[in-house]
Amino acid sequence: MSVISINHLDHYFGYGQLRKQVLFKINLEIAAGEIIIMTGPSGSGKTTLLTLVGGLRSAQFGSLYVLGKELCGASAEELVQARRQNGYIFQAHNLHGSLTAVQNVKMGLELHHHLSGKEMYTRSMQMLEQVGLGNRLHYYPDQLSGGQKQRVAIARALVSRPQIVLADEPTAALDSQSGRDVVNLMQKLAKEQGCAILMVTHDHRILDIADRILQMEDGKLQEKVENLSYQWWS
Ligand SMILES: Nc1ncnc2c1ncn2[C@@H]1O[C@H](COP(=O)(O)OP(=O)(O)OP(=O)(O)O)[C@@H](O)[C@H]1O
Repeated sequence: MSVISINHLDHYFGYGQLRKQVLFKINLEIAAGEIIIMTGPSGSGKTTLLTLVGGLRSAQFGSLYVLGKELCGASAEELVQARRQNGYIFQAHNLHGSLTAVQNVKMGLELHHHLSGKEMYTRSMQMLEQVGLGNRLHYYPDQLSGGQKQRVAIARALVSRPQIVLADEPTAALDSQSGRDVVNLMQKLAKEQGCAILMVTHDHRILDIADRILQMEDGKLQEKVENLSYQWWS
């Protein structure tokens, strides 16, 4: 079953003479539990597509179903609801500097009103243990390394067990070992929790974790098969 279903999606920025089309007839189906990596040159439209899927900007033309809801033409309130159901992992990890690791992860549960404060704390603690930071619960972000901060961000994105995680360059600020650790962890948790991951990256060292690789070029999306054909013929 598709958790994300995109058909003939176009997107434009600007108005009048400055109006510019940045996405052209995007078609994409993502199934539950799939890990999809999107690569492509700077300015080709990757982040734009990610933000549309996340409900972080309004989809304009075509169709964009996320978890069974049409986001094209959705109201502001519907977009807020759509945003709440996803996990987000970005390059700059956006941790709150004045909150400890466990408090940051707990933020990922604040919108889940059925949980008590104690339950939220326990789940956040368990999630940090799962990402190997059980001994850093009460550290502040500036007391953690880049890789550790990114693991806190992963814990925060996954603590609510979302069906979809959107990641934009999650390894960009990390050395190659930390980057590898971070994506291995994302892959493990995604498979355990059955969540789909849509990840934008320029980091070719991590392409192997993907079930499918997509290439964005001038606002057009293509499935990449070169890697496979290379293996067949070499
Ligand atoms: N808010 C905006 N207003 C106007 N144009 C924008 C806006 N955001 C992005 N663009 C333009 O849309 C195009 C696609 O940008 P986008 O950020 O999606 O590319 P990208 O593939 O993610 O690039 P990068 O790899 O550098 O992050 C670019 O030409 C960019 O200049």
